Amino acid sequence: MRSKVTGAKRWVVKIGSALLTADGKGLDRGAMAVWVEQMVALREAGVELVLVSSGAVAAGMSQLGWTSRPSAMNELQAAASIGQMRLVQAWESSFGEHGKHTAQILLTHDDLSDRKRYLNARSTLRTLVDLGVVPVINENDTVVTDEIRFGDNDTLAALVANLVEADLLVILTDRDGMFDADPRNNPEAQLIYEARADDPSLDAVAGGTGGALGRGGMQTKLRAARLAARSGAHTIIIGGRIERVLDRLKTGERLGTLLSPERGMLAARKQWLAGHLQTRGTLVLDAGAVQALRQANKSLLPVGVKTVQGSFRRGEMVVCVGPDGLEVARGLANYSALEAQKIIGQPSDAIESILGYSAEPELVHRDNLVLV
Ligand SMILES: Nc1ncnc2c1ncn2[C@@H]1O[C@H](COP(=O)(O)OP(=O)(O)O)[C@@H](O)[C@H]1O
Ligand SMILES: N[C@@H](CCC(=O)OP(=O)(O)O)C(=O)O
Repeated sequence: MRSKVTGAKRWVVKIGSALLTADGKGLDRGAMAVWVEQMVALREAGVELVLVSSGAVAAGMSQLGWTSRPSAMNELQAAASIGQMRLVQAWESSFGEHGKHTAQILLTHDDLSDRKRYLNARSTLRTLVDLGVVPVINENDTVVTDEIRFGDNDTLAALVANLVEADLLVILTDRDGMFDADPRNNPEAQLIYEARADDPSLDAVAGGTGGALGRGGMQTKLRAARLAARSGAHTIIIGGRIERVLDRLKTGERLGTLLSPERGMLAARKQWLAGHLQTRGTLVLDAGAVQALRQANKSLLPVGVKTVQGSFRRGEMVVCVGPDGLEVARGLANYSALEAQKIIGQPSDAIESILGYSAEPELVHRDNLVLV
């Protein structure tokens, strides 16, 4: 029984091109319907779900009658923009059969490396999930340039898992999981059921590249598992054609390859927040806010802040100190220093009339806050 999988509340499911397009013969709507049925069941079981779907280039190629993946960037981008339409239409109509809706999100590298855009993407995704809609994410293939491409959606899916703080990343592919050698040339290869994502012996195993349609192969899936592990997520690499694959994962069946993070989610997030960002300012809290953060694990609201020091932008790291000047926590600010100056001491429902808009009711959301 895999308790980390059965207990996971937030899943990112990634479906690769080879699977989605039945090895190049256009979108496999029958297979999509079967996954959708299972994803709907997961949602009904209380799982929050984000879908990362490849297949735009492959769907566009089949529409254009192209049989081999073009290498010219402009042709790839043209194929992607044709295929993306069909891809999201197919997902929307399939979820629609169950009375569920989808939302298209196309991301580029810039969206995830710029902290302000990162927070915006995250807040939109959260809202969509709360609304019961399934976000369908792909790379924004038509605008990216070579230097800034994710290129493979395994990496994109891992960054999305970081973004939404998923507990589980499920990478559906055309093999049953990760084997101890590339099964295309090694019929004797054995499936690896469990490993630690950071196990260096996996590098040699995942050496081969992707198939004719996909780009990544196992190497990018392993890298994705390591990236996802940074925010404490587990990764499953598993065959998308295995019967009732998602249902069976949810019931704890030992299928596919489970790659575990070295640390739990909270420890991983703490390390990420503590280690990677420079602090840009200080918020001086009143005693009530200190207590709310320390004892009740609450978000920091503007009303509990006495003064703002420094110059920070939305998304940058600030230190929170108590009335005694001692550090209580640090976290990512939802408002810039200038905006924060105007809203401190005020109730959150006044933010909109003071600033003319309201991004979030919290000055620092508890998910982006680490107690010191
Ligand atoms: N150790 C390995 N175990 C399993 N598959 C491997 C391994 N090394 C390379 N591969 C290849 O990786 C392919 C899956 O990657 P890819 O074609 O990028 O699929 P997707 O479109 O699902 O991302 C498999 O078909 C397989 O041939
Ligand atoms: N964004 C591209 C996906 C890139 C890709 O090939 O990914 P994958 O099949 O997951 O290795 C598309 O939609 O065609």
